Amino acid sequence: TYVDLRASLKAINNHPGYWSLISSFGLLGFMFQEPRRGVIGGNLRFWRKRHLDFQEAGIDVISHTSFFPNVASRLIIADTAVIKDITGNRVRFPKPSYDALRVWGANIIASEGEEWKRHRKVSAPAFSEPNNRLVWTETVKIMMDLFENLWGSREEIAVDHVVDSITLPVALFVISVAGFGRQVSWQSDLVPSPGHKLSFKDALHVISVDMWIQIFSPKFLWNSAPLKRIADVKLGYEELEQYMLEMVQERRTAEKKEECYDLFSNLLDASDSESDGSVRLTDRELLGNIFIFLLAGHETTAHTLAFAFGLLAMHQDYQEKLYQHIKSVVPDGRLPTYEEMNSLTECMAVFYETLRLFPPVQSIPKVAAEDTTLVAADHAGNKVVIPVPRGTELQLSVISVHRNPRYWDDPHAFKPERFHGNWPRDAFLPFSSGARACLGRRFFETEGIAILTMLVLRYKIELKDEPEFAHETYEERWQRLFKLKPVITIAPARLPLVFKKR
Ligand code: HEM
Repeated sequence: TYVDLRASLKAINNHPGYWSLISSFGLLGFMFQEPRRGVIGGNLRFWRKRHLDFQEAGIDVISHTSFFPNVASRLIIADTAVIKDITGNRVRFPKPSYDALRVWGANIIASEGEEWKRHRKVSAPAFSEPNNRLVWTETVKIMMDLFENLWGSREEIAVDHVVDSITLPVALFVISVAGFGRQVSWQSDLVPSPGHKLSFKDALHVISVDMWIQIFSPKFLWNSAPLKRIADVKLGYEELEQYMLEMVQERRTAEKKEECYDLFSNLLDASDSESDGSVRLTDRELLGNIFIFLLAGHETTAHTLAFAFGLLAMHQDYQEKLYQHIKSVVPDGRLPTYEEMNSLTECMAVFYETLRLFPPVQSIPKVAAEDTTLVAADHAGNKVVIPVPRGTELQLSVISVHRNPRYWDDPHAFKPERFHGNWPRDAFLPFSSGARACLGRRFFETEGIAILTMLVLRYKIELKDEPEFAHETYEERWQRLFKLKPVITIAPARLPLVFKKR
């Protein structure tokens, strides 16, 4: 082991960094999140240490050597020039295998090379302008349903954890209608359709909450499902698959084709329309992709919304500024329109600052497909050439770039105004960059802006009154509210808020 260790470090020219028994990444990083010096690398290491590891090394590329699950040295990168080199070169730096995400078949996220190109070619047009418009109108409807039918005339609505009570259901309803083409809400879809054990909404819900069990369970555990929680989520998958197959069948055999712009219909049209057979998707691949949109889209969205609400509750001055801005764009209490989205610049600034501080995908893995080098500048400005042997794992540390003081002034503070005017675009990576960047970015932005506009116009977001925390300092409050819990993406552990009618 020692010899392997020396060899792996030597292969990257003994590049400075840290080591631990258990890796910071992959399944073990997920299971052992809190870093312990020399023992556990910890998934949360870069949240805890912010940019410190890189400052100590004097360069924005560091190594991480671990013994489990195998002896390996990987490179962790918080340098935008190096990241641009990597994300701009898909062939030299592909993604590692994401086989665990092939739940229902091959899909855009869990593929590489020619296979990925085919999936991207069919999937990208599904995120069309009419789909964005649909996201907007449906989100506005879902928010009105929340205000009128759930919150009603109540002056105050207090929630213990905004993710469970509001942002996860809303994100799920939006992806359900604009992604799958099925309208669900708090009061609808309460009973299973004929031949089903769960309603579509319940199947979607159980998967959205416990999807990580399927992803991280070994096959034997998943197949035998000895625990109720595993059996429940397994049933959710079976039911959703059944619903989706029925939907494919229904749309294929419908006598009159309706104009639908949800992702599922768009994907179905695109996969049917090619006659030369080159880019068509099989039904399994169609399901695989639509499922992956759910995985990629709902948790990231729900958690970003929750962090944004929490940050606005902590910063009332900014919330007031946002309210005045929204009122100036949508003055007379009417519903905001899709055409107004681009004028709602403060909303976008709030989301960008939220995503900078709390990027749901904290690190993006790549792998070196050949023996190569990376060239970085150290903090003294000297050029450093790092040898990168074929097979080396690379982690683009989004959180470390976002908190790197070389790119952002006062990087740990909430300052949405930094996104007006000139800002360092290469140092903003919540959606990754290059050819493998997020396909759903506009989907999220449309949904997020519609939700924030609707909510802030009608309600003031405040922290829930909890007497035991009355004497907290600003820093203590920040630490409590934004205590993190990695699910598949980063989430707030508990965010108690109150919505007060304006
Ligand atoms: C705040 C919201 C979101 C964030 C922060 C986010 C972030 C990301 C990131 C970092 C990647 C690259 C992952 C990697 O390389 O391993 C990605 C890829 C992707 N995202 Fe998103 N995402 C968001 C919302 C969405 C939504 C709403 C959808 C769909 C409805 C979506 C669909 C996708 C797809 C299909 C890919 C794969 C693209 C490819 O590999 O070609 N995302 N996203």
